[in-house]
Amino acid sequence: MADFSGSDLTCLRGERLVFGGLSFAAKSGDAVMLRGRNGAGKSSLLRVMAGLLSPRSGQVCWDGESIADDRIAHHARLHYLGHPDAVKPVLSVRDNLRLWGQLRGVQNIEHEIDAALDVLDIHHLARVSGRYLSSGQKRRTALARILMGQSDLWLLDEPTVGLDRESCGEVSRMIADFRARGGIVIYSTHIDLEVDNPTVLDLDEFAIPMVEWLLEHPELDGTSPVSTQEAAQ
Ligand SMILES: Nc1ncnc2c1ncn2[C@@H]1O[C@H](COP(=O)(O)OP(=O)(O)OP(=O)(O)O)[C@@H](O)[C@H]1O
Repeated sequence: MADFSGSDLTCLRGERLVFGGLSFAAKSGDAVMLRGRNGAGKSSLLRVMAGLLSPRSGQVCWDGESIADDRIAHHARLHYLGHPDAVKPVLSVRDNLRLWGQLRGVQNIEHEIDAALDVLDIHHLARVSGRYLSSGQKRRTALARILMGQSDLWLLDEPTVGLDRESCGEVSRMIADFRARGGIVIYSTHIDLEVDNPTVLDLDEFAIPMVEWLLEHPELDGTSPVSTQEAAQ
């Protein structure tokens, strides 16, 4: 049984404190839904969870070990789906999936591609170049990527953006299947995505006014990149 957790996380983006004192815990088969207003820090938290962004304080652990101790192992166990679909315009859908699969060292790659194309119902697009795809078709191609190869953790940033209702249903089924196999799914969404019994993490609860945060962390005052003017607001 895998265990993914974060404790007392503080995140700064540029010169802004986004959230502080945030903790979470999930184990195999769990789903965590991130919600919060625009700019609350959902994407930032997913990047921290993926090890793509370092928290200002606190740590993220997999099975009790900090992910910062072995980022390569962490990246190998997860799929991160960000806002941009990262579909290469000059490659066909199949070639895009092949490239992703090769980068991850996926075995039986053609079989895995066919299975992913089936689940996302985009077999008919296999030979179409990325540049000719609609935004929903690009999103489905990006989603097909997370089905390829083994993974234990999906970090999905608004996975249903641009998708029609039917495709949203596919995403719900993908999540349910992955959880049934013991995967952990953490996702942000602004729509009602059908996911069975997720834990809700509301980022709005962790926004701390900058002045309060600096008062609680005097050791960081003066070393913080925050401008005096912004801290005073
Ligand atoms: N690359 C960056 N550099 C500096 N600040 C950033 C960067 N990316 C995001 N931010 C800031 O971090 C804060 C949180 O942004 P984030 O994208 O994590 O929020 P979000 O909850 O995902 O928003 P949304 O619901 O609009 O997608 C915002 O104030 C944003 O302006």
